[in-house]
Amino acid sequence: MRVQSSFPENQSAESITEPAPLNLAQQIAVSHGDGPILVIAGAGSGKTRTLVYRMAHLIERGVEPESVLLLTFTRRAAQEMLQRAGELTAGSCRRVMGGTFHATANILLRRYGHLLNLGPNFTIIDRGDAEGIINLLKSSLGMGGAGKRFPSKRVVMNLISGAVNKSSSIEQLVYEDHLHLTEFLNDFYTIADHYRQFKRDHGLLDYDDLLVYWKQLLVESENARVELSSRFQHILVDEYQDTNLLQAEIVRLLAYCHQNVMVVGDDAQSIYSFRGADFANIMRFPEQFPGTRIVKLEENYRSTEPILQLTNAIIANAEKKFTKTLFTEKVGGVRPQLAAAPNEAAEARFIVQEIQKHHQNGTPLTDIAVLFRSGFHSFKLEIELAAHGFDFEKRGGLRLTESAHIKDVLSFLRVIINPWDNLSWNRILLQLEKVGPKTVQKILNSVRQADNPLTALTAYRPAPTWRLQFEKLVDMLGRLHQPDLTPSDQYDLVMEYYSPIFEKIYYDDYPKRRRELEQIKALISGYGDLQSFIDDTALDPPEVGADAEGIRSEQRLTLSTIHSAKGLEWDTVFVMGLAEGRFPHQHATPGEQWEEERRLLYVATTRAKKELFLTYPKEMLGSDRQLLRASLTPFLREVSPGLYTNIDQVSARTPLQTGQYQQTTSQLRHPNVQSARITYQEGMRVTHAFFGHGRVVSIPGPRRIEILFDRHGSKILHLDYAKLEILD
Ligand SMILES: Nc1ncnc2c1ncn2[C@@H]1O[C@H](COP(=O)(O)OP(=O)(O)OP(=O)(O)O)[C@@H](O)[C@H]1O
Repeated sequence: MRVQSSFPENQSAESITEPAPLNLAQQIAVSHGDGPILVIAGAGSGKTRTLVYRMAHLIERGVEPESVLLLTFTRRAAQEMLQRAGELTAGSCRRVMGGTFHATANILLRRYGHLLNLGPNFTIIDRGDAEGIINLLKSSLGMGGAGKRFPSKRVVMNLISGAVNKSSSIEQLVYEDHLHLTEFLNDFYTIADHYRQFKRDHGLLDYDDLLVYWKQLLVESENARVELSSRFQHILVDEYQDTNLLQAEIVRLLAYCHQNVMVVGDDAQSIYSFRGADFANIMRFPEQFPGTRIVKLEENYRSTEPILQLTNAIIANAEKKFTKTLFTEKVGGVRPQLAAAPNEAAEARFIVQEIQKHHQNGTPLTDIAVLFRSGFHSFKLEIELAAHGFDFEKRGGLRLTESAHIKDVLSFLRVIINPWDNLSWNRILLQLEKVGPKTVQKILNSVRQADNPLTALTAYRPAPTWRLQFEKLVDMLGRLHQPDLTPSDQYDLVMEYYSPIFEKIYYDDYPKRRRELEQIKALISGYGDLQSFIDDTALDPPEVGADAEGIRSEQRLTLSTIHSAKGLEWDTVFVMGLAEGRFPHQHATPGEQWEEERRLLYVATTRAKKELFLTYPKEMLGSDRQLLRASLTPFLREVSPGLYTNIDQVSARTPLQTGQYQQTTSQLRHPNVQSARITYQEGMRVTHAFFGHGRVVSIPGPRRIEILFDRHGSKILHLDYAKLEILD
């Protein structure tokens, strides 16, 4: 191993490092004294471990836990690191402030925002809300609308947000990527101005604002800069390769008084440049912080040698050469296996079959993951897994807060905290029968100037046709303000009012949607104050179907987008959909986008500890719903075929070994007792947790049932494993 620095003077980390193995480079990083340090860490080389031990070391050295700030890419990563560090320090590391850049900005801006004329009750809006505002503005400004050609809200928002995150201008982005939209440049700037004003008027901050205002606070207020820099004596940043210029600036300003910064990153794992991340931040760090100590971690502890050989070969073909080559001492192990399936269904069946084999051989499901480029690539696999009773947790799938009914419920809770949040008022008032956008506007105009819009609403005189419902709303909002209500009590009050409306609006599928509301109920029960709940759901929206605590269940395997698998590892990893056109993404242009896709594959394959399966369909459905012939992704065609083994017995009809399977699934989970007792008859309407509504077509054998699902066609399910509910 090459280490570019001398062993540090301060050796006190050894008391912490003794029982747990840290290699020399890790020890150097962990026990570094004061001043800036850059840890360039390869995949699986113990970057997380180094940060955890660094925190513990600082505490042991006498640094107050409250004066350490850990900035990570996800909330979960911060929680896990703090917990692990807490175990090393009798809990004191739990007092370290740790979270994402955005979550930290939120906390600090609520405290210091007044220095920027920002009230403490602002509401954080998500991307969906932001696009909603753009739409409102487009129509109120007379841009777009029926018969007019105007770029979509998504494109407009991409430009506004891109300019912030790439520290660029809308004009520059249009010239670089959307030359055909130059005629709309002035309109884009007009919308951007109105968008800014709308947010100001209604106390709303989007994700980008959190970073923009945080930086502004540090730049404009000398007092805030000194106070924050003195408070956080040590700043640790994870995944530095995925920070953008704004974030790098924030780190520099936060370290204003002391320069005690440790950043950890892997340039080869940078996968967020589409959002403005710039892995050159790693290279620039020593310039920004003169005197930086650089430590490289090049020993991979995660993967066996054959896996590492393949992953090294994938990244070796990158246009930009990276700063390290990984090695492992884990010699032996199986070569990665490549399976070409005739089509997507066969690919899904192959994966399920392999999972079944592994599980039978004793691999816990929690040690297995299937990774893919985009959330929808796993749909066929999900159906196959559900049909065979495998429980899975999907990461990177649909966010709970993307659903309209969840947004509805959150709106009531949001206006309690920020009564100027017009976006939420819009949603709430539009639910009143006989009330349209014009009336909503009238109501909002009349309450806007009031000191307290809620009180003003009480005084509003509704038309007789909607008075009753309006009074119910006002009454409920009044009760929400009673003292001593917990967030969970407030949720119950909202649901008492909203339930009948909900069943009417979502008549078609409200039972399914209700399950998601139950998820919200479970989440909110864990909160002591409403503001934190609202902030957390905006900053880190829970995924549909995730456990309330976000903790992995004992019996579930993981399905994940590659972006959401960052930082994680499993014994057995499947990377699916490795067909050209799907991976790299069909719109990836040669150059930087293409290279980012390569790094994405590198991140995916480096998640595997012992076994790596690479699969792709030779035929797949294109975006125009036509069947396409597909070949292996160029990223794997480029590497030597000697680095993987071809599996060629994947047939179009690989049957699952049902007999053996029944044995294993009974170990997986208890048979669905309810289904076992019920007698099903042809013609019955039923609903299934995954396939939705359907009608029983036949009973083809003992414990078997054939159902024609409204959306998914005909399926034969096993009654012991299918969670069915009778509808009529
Ligand atoms: N010095 C060490 N000795 C033994 N095992 C180690 C050592 N350092 C790290 N590991 C193990 O190697 C694996 C990878 O470590 P870790 O997750 O910290 O790496 P990472 O650099 O954060 O990886 P990535 O960037 O790929 O997510 C973990 O299972 C960890 O426990």
